Amino acid sequence: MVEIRKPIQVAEAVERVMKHVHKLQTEVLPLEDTYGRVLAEPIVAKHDVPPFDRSPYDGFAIRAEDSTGASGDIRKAFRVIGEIGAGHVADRPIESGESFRIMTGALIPEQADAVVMLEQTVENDDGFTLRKSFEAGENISRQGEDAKQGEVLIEAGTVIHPGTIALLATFGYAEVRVAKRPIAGVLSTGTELLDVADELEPGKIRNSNGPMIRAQLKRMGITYTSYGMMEDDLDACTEIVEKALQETDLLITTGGVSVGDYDYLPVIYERLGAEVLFNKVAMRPGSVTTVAVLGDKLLFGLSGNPSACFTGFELFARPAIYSMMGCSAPYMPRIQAVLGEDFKKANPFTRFVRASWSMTNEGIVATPAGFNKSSAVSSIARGNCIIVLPSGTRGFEKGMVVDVLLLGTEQGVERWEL
Ligand SMILES: Nc1nc2c(c(=O)[nH]1)N[C@H]1C(S)=C(S)[C@@H](COP(=O)(O)OP(=O)(O)OC[C@H]3O[C@@H](n4cnc5c(N)ncnc54)[C@H](O)[C@@H]3O)O[C@H]1N2
Ligand code: MOO
Repeated sequence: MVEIRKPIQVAEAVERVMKHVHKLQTEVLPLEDTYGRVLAEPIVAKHDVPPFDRSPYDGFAIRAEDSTGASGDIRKAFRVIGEIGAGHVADRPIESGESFRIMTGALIPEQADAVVMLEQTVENDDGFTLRKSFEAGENISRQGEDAKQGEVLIEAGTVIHPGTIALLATFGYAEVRVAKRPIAGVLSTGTELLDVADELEPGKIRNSNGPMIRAQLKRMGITYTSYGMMEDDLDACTEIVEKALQETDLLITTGGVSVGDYDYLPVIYERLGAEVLFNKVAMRPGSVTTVAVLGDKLLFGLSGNPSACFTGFELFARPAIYSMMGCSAPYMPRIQAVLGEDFKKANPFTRFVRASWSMTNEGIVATPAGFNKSSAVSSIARGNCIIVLPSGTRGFEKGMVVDVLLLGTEQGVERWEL
């Protein structure tokens, strides 16, 4: 008798996985190696930014009061007593009627309290004249206007992107404490599988899930060990899964999780004494996604069907991996968009449709990326997002507002309500 599996809701499945996430240790890395890592310490402003009052323009530093009364034909004259390039310091304060020629980014000289842009001056032999008056503080980038010393600017648990690197560099974080990255094991199961370079043979297909999952990991900056492809051989598969569990922090397998005679993953989990968290989720594609836990290691048994495999990774493995690294916003960002075409097929399960979003006059429009079966590979290639269609008995019409999960960004959200 085939086992009848009881589906659980996606949110419940995600919660079960996240409850079993084992946080990794931290390490200190040179700044340049931290892109894509998760901060294990907050970024605290070690000093004000800018660290000194500076000029936002190329022009002249003046005392604002010396310009009082300038207007139209009433001009005020200034004598230029020197030049301050960025990185240089004026050799003396300015006095009444004086100015320094100053460059963008240069320290404002003592006694000066305004900057006049070059374009606002009429230059003459020993200086320039002004046709308008300036307020004290005008055109000055104030010390600390961007960040104040002691402020917590970015919390621990944030994924480091190029902007974060700029901020860390600003404060002299030559070394940064970040979470260690997990090593993921990747194994594709199925006697039908051929290598990418192989010629097709009757009944066989090329392994697309292996390379896809490895790329999904790479996109997250995660290193992996590939255990290649395995035929559906229970003993050999059990052995390789056991070995992989010793060598890696989590294991992602593809295929062999359904109820067919050669779907061995459930048997392997049982043999190894792994606790199955769920083996049926109320979602399409990917209803057969199975996740088990053994000790502190998660085993993601993703479906062999490519669209199901892809979706299973993004919904379950992605947040778990980010969370292992202490990331506080591990879930794919969710936005709302307008459905770009009718989607007539209703489903008792939540449906995750590979789609492509674009900006139009109607706002953000998300359009299904074509052939929509769980076995589809063409639509995963075309999609840049996933439309979430709630379960129900009705189809969906073009123009309806739908939830969309964004792919391909290290940005995330703290929680999902799916
Ligand atoms: N009697 C039932 N049959 C099936 C059920 C069910 O509930 N009862 N569920 C169906 C659903 S839904 C899915 S999804 C699939 C899932 O099957 P598995 O995850 O066990 O995967 P396989 O059977 O190994 O393969 C499914 C499909 O995908 C192809 N495949 C496998 N590996 C790869 C790979 N690395 N690269 C590309 N394609 C791959 C494989 O050849 C099959 O065509 O089960 C349904 N059946
Ligand atoms: O599990 Mo299957 O991917 O629902 O279609």
